[in-house]
Amino acid sequence: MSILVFGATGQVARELARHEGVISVGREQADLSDPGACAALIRETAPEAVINAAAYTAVDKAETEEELATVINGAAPGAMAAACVQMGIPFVHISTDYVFAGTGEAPWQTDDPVAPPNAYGRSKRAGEEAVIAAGGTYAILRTSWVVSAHGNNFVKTMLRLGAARAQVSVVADQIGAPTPARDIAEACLKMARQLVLEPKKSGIYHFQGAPYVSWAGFAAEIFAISNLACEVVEIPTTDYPTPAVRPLNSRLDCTTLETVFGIPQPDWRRGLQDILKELAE
Ligand SMILES: NC(=O)C1=CN([C@@H]2O[C@H](COP(=O)(O)OP(=O)(O)OC[C@H]3O[C@@H](n4cnc5c(N)ncnc54)[C@H](OP(=O)(O)O)[C@@H]3O)[C@@H](O)[C@H]2O)C=CC1
Ligand SMILES: Cc1cn([C@H]2C[C@H](O)[C@@H](COP(=O)(O)OP(=O)(O)O[C@H]3O[C@@H](C)C(=O)[C@@H](O)[C@H]3O)O2)c(=O)[nH]c1=O
Repeated sequence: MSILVFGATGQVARELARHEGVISVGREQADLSDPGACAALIRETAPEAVINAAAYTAVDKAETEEELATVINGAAPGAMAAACVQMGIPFVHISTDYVFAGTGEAPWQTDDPVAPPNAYGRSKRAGEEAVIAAGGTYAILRTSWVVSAHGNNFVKTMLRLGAARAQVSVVADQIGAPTPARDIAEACLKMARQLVLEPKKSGIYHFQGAPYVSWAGFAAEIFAISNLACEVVEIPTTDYPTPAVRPLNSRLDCTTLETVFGIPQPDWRRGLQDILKELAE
């Protein structure tokens, strides 16, 4: 099955590219700030499904570039989804825990009200709305805290800080879970294949590693596995001011993904070990 993937250089797209049938395109082939060009590429390539793994992911920078982020994260997926409708093929789109306000402690359900706390989250919500409005066969996969051996992510930041410092202060009151990019890629492929045969499975789904953890707890696990003697000092979010507000509660209820698509939650600790091994090699 031929699957066109946007976002070639990104964490998830790089994992997708390991699979047979994936045609990976980057910024040179299609710039998401030109949504029409993305739609045209889908029509020219005529794949059997499309996965959009490209996005504006610089959370703090988005506060001052919300317009651009909204074109890339909102209008472009909308144009891609519309092109998929024309071609009669499914569209798999990745979204984020940052569409939720982050209040309370209960895991977010797929149909809970959204209230993005920052510009990135608003731009990603615009993408969800545009994909749904296109009216085709689609899956929106909300995930969180993506990690891999490639690109920019929290694991690589902590390894850098942990090697240079005796201690690092990390927020302990933002709770969610890391999700390995490799598992997200596999989930997206399974969803794309099933949607071809069963378009009724269209909808919003959640996919996140297990178990829940704070960023501080995650940092401690990274140091423990890496044998880095760096101490994690647990701090409240108020002691780590950032341009963009982050949600305190990023727990996602992933039940429907398992029920509908047969995709279980991965244990992020196993994924983390693989990533650290890959980085060491
Ligand atoms: N990273 C995370 O923690 C999380 C990510 N997500 C979502 O998961 C998906 C995949 O994220 P992830 O793999 O981490 O992303 P990355 O940040 O690793 O990569 C983003 C990709 O998008 C591409 N891109 C950005 N702007 C444009 C543009 N104007 N035109 C073409 N390509 C562009 C980048 O290309 P280039 O290299 O050229 O800049 C890069 O390939 C995204 O939808 C993201 O919102 C959801 C939850 C958490
Ligand atoms: C580097 C560092 C970060 N932090 C905090 C800041 C923040 O609250 C948290 C994570 O930091 P980051 O900047 O890596 O995370 P951030 O860029 O906010 O990560 C988010 O990216 C987008 C794309 C998503 O969709 C989200 O799911 C989420 O993964 O850790 C510390 O407390 N200490 C530190 O030394």
